[in-house]
Amino acid sequence: MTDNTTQQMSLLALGLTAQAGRNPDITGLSVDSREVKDGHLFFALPGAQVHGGAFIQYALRMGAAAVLTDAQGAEIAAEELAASDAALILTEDPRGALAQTASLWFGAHPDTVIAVTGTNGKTSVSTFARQIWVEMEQAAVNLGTTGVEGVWTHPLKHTTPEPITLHRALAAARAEGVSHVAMEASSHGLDQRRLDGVMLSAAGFSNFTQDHLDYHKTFEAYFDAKMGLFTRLLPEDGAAVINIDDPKGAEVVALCEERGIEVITVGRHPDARLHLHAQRFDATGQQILFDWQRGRFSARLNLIGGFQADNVLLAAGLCIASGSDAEEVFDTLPYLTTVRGRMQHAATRKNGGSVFVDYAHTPDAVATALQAMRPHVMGKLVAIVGAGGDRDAGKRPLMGAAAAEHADVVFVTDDNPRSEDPATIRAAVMEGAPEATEVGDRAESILRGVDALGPGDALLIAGKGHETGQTIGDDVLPFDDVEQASVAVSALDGDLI
Ligand SMILES: CC(=O)N[C@H]1[C@@H](OP(=O)(O)OP(=O)(O)OC[C@H]2O[C@@H](n3ccc(=O)[nH]c3=O)[C@H](O)[C@@H]2O)O[C@H](CO)[C@@H](O)[C@@H]1O[C@H](C)C(=O)N[C@@H](C)C(=O)N[C@H](CCC(=O)O)C(=O)O
Ligand SMILES: Nc1ncnc2c1ncn2[C@@H]1O[C@H](COP(=O)(O)OP(=O)(O)OP(=O)(O)O)[C@@H](O)[C@H]1O
Ligand SMILES: N[C@H](CCC[C@H](N)C(=O)O)C(=O)O
Ligand SMILES: [Mg+2]
Repeated sequence: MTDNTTQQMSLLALGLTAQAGRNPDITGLSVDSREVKDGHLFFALPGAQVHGGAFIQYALRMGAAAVLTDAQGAEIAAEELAASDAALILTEDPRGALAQTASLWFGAHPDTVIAVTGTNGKTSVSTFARQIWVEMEQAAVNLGTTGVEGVWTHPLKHTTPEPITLHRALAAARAEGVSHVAMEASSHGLDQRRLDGVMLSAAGFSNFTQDHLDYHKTFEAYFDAKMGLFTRLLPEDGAAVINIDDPKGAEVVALCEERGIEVITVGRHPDARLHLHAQRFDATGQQILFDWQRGRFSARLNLIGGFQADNVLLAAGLCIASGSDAEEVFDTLPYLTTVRGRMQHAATRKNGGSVFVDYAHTPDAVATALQAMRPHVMGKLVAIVGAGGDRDAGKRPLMGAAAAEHADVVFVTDDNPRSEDPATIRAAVMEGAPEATEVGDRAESILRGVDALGPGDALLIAGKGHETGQTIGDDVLPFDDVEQASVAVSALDGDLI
């Protein structure tokens, strides 16, 4: 699908050669047969559920002028293809071809694009990179879970959009004058070649822990998908910025060095080139000391959570790796602001008890977020945790266990049960947190969590972050943790502080 209905391109201009059929001009690109229009090139992709070859017959009926698929897709639709004069383009890697074709169809993207991968921290790192650039007066956006944000905004359904949406958004960003983009590379996106065709200046690695095993099946396959960013997408003249505090960091460095890619290591590890030397916490943020090229620097971060300093330095490293001046980058750090739904202060009770909302939805993130709150909290730490339906089921008891280990009081509640039975999901989380209180209704659990706060206590509402809905079955009911925290405080204390 394209926005510009008058655009036409030959197969040749799109870098494609037809094995059979005529040689038409293409009027648009589609991956879904239901969206095909007259003259479109339909990509029949091997899917997780079904092969897109099964939909070639419908795409042809909708007027597709060309079909790109693999041998299996062509076999499924052999009869329909033989009876049609549509061009047939065969390739072993239709998803890669889709990405390359979408990049040619939509044209140039902003000059500087960086991408970050890792289980946790992608949205945070890409948002900080965008904030750094904007402070340096560059026209910048970040692109990922929270949509396109920055000097130009645009909603997105996926963390790494499929190539047609991605290249359309990148080309539109360029047309709006955007010069710098920081994007998230999700493991699904990498595995499905969604970002192939994007010319990266630099790529970052935050960390590697459990998530998405429902899709990737094994840790090895999950890691390999992520490594595609460094082994396939990042050009040899690009630079990699790698957190070497993560146990997998050294492996990522080795993969980059094998290709002769310049590496900037980041972390608390003494060997890190951008080295976090010390951190001191207070009620509203932290002071950090760090080293770069034999110089020592200090900065005040108005951000809660020790791990945010790791994310900030990774973002700073990516800006430096893609051409910004290091000292100018460091000067922006005191101006960075909380990323929506990440350790976001949501409300304070009259007695001083405070409420934070965080997007922790993996075992490691739950542990990290709760540990990060400790130095800022004098009293007890209360956690509300739940796990999503139709997602990695193995992480559920581990998320419960992380909450039980790092909080003093735990409530287990619902977080987007989707097609699954919410009680079954909660039971799995409770396996890891047998002492926790189970309160299925999320609003009620927030009310109970806020009610449990005394002076000096804090509540972490984990899992939904910036989300504004609770997905139950196919319905998305409006739900916002930040809003519910305020509602609970005003219900209990009479008015808001
Ligand atoms: C599991 C997954 O990633 N699925 C993606 C995949 O779909 P699929 O392989 O399951 O598709 P399928 O249902 O088997 O169908 C095969 C093909 O037939 C086509 N089709 C299907 C039906 C029809 O009538 N006509 C038709 O042409 C489909 O468009 C598809 O191309 O390929 C599609 C086309 O590229 C994607 O849109 C789709 O993303 C779905 C919507 C999705 O929800 N993905 C999520 C899990 C995701 O990608 N999340 C990541 C991670 C977020 C994080 O880090 O936490 C993200 O980047 O957002
Ligand atoms: N560097 C980090 N190390 C460990 N945990 C982190 C780190 N950064 C963020 N987190 C935790 O992970 C949560 C999600 O952070 P963020 O949204 O930046 O990650 P993401 O990788 O974009 O997630 P998604 O896979 O949903 O796109 C945060 O709310 C926090 O709890
Ligand atoms: N992008 C993540 C978000 C999870 C957030 C949590 N609220 C859930 O629904 O599990 C995923 O789709 O796995
Ligand atoms: Mg994200």
